[in-house]
Amino acid sequence: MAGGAFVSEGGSGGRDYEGGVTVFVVITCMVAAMGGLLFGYDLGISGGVTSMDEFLSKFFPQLEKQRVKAKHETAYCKFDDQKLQLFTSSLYLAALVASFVASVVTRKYGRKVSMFTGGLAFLTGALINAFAINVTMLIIGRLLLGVGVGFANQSTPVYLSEMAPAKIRGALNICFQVAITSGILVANLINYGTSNMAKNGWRVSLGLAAVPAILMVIGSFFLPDTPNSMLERGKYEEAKQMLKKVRGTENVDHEFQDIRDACEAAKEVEHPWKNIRQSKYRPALVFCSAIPFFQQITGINVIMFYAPVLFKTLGFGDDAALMSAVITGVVNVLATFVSLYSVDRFGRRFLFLEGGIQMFICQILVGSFIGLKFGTTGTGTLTPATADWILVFICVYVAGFAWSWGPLGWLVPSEICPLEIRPAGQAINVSVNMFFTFLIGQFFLTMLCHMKFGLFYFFAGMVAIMTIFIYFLFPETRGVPIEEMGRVWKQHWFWKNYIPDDAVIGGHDEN
Ligand SMILES: OC[C@H]1O[C@](O)(CO)[C@@H](O)[C@@H]1O
Repeated sequence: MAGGAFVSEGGSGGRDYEGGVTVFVVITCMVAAMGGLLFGYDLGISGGVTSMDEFLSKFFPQLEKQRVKAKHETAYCKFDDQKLQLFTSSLYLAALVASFVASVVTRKYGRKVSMFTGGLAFLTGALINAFAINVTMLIIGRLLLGVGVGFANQSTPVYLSEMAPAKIRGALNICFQVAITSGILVANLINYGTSNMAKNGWRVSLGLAAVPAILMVIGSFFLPDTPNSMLERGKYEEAKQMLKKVRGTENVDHEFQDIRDACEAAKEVEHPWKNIRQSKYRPALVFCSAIPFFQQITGINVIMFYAPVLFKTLGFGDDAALMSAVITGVVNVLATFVSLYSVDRFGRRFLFLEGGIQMFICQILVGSFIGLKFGTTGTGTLTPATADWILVFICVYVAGFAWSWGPLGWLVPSEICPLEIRPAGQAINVSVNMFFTFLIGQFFLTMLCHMKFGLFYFFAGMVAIMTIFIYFLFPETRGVPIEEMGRVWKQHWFWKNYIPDDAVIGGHDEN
């Protein structure tokens, strides 16, 4: 048992298993992270595409008139169009539904089958989008991409968590978010390049999603399944061999026994959806629902989806708007690396709280700058200096998100759910995330049109609430083996009321 690798508000229990980061772990996780790359590409690509004139006049000609009118009236409403927003948001609605199907597939057939299915859906969606001739094709393509996202987001974080040794689980899991942010940045760069093409730039932008999709389909053939997943399906010997291989040591008996104990417990009660309603899983249920909700209501996707449109709304030229999106994309990736370094050093709570405060301040500043320049009427122009400051604050805001809620939004839910509720917990996390991503995608431009600069104050208020929520209710989970989370809740001032004594498992040699 290693006290140092354990929770700060804890004290007793826990085990430091043998085995470290093997080449095997690194390679398998890189392939698995392809799911994140694809998700990121889809998140990042729609923003630039929806600001391209050729795309807009082909599919949304009515917007042209609106934009001309907006030149003389309010800037806030330039892009307010339900169908245009549906192009962005529909993907997340499909992802929401698909994540429920994916949770069953992930449990019954293993993590890699889910990744393969996701890759295939991505591939089809990308091709339909690239050859779209009407809005219906665009939306069908986006829906298929959404199915891909649902499957990949369901299986990839679980896969990463199960492959990682407990002591670096945080860092490895964040590879998923690194992959997402890299995907967004690649998309921003591609948009910047294709916007200068004489024709069909948007087709290239949308079609290039096929490249990582192909890599994912091929990669998932070669991925091994996780020991946890093999045990879950009764393959004991294979699971043990796999654990030895993954950990790079023969001495895996203790860890194997703990995973096995958890697996036996999981088998007794077969229904993860029923299980998660039990009182002992109340904290997991609450966090698996609240964390993705809060992650989205930070307003991050306002920037990820609509940065080019937002910058154009503020009066930036075409190139400047797309370049600004590239800049926020770079900050997003770099700051995610910061969390890779710090999540297992400073812990999750510190990052959540620091990131929250940083985002709050920036949102107030951005709202105030826009308010001062555009007022409630939405008329006025930004001086270049003000525009630069807004960009700086948006970048600092993105950095705050990228080393806190971004990666932790996937990490924490995946590490607080023991095996018997994991598929349900993960599905709730993904679907709540997707639902609110959908809402932001569908309503941001309309909200901006009505709430004007006050919208940024609204997001600031939400960030304040979530930061207080974490302060009071979230215990540190750094270094806690997934199977032993019961112990952490049992020691928490609030959650202990929900946890019966027999729900604390792990450290079986002490029994
Ligand atoms: O990096 C920003 C991206 O990260 C996510 O929150 C996923 O964790 C996305 O919704 C967002 O677009």
